[in-house]
Amino acid sequence: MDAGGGEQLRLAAVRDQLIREEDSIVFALIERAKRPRNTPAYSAAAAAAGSLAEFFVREAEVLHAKAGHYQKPEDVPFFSQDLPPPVFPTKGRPKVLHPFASLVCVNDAIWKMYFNELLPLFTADGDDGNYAETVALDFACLQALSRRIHCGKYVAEVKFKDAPQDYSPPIRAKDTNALMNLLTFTAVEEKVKKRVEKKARIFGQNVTLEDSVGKQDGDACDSHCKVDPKVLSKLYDMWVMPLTKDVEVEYLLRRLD
Ligand SMILES: O=C(O)C(=O)C[C@]1(C(=O)O)C=C[C@@H](O)C=C1
Repeated sequence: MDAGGGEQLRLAAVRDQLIREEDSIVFALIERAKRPRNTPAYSAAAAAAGSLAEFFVREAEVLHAKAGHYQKPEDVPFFSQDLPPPVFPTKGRPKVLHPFASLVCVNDAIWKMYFNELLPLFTADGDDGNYAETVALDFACLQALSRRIHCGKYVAEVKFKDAPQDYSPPIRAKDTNALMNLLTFTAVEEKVKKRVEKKARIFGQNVTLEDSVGKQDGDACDSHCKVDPKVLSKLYDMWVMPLTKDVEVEYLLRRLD
């Protein structure tokens, strides 16, 4: 995360980064929604290497790793085993997180959530045969979701630094419920849900020269949006924020090691 580049991390800066990540997630879902479900891309029966989706993500991550990706704590590969080192020099970054941060990973849960729960909510039934394009779009969605959720490591670090006296006792007691309560801000979560819904409504409009873009708001235009805005608030409510909080708890539990 760029807010980690030298200056001290602040909660407002980390939250700004989370807000920016929302744009990437909304746009990635809008792009994926161009294609129907295309279930053959997810069938493991077709090849020994598993599904096309899995094959694509594995191979894409190898290329990304060679190009220098996955050096930052929020950039976590889905298939981390045997990834090659960067081919080109990468710039060192100040380490603002506890070294354990690199081991915090909820990508298995993101993978299952994305393919089993989310895809059916925002893609139309159907098969147009564009499987390669489809899995490339899935990869973009998975990466955007994973990056946002793993930014929870920074949120946790800032919260700990701001109030070590509050966080240290439940960390020592390994009290995950108490940690979860401490780091939860219901009012912030409500705002996040409303904002992502609004972004989906605005970013997902059809822009023409004839209509009055931006004037339509609310449920009236939702059926014309490229992704149902309600899917975005549900995604955040049921999965993105809970998984971010899991990352925060997992990070905090080792913060004093
Ligand atoms: O902003 C925070 O304080 C966070 O921990 C992030 C986040 C989120 O995922 O958006 C998660 C938990 C809080 O209840 C509010 C928001």
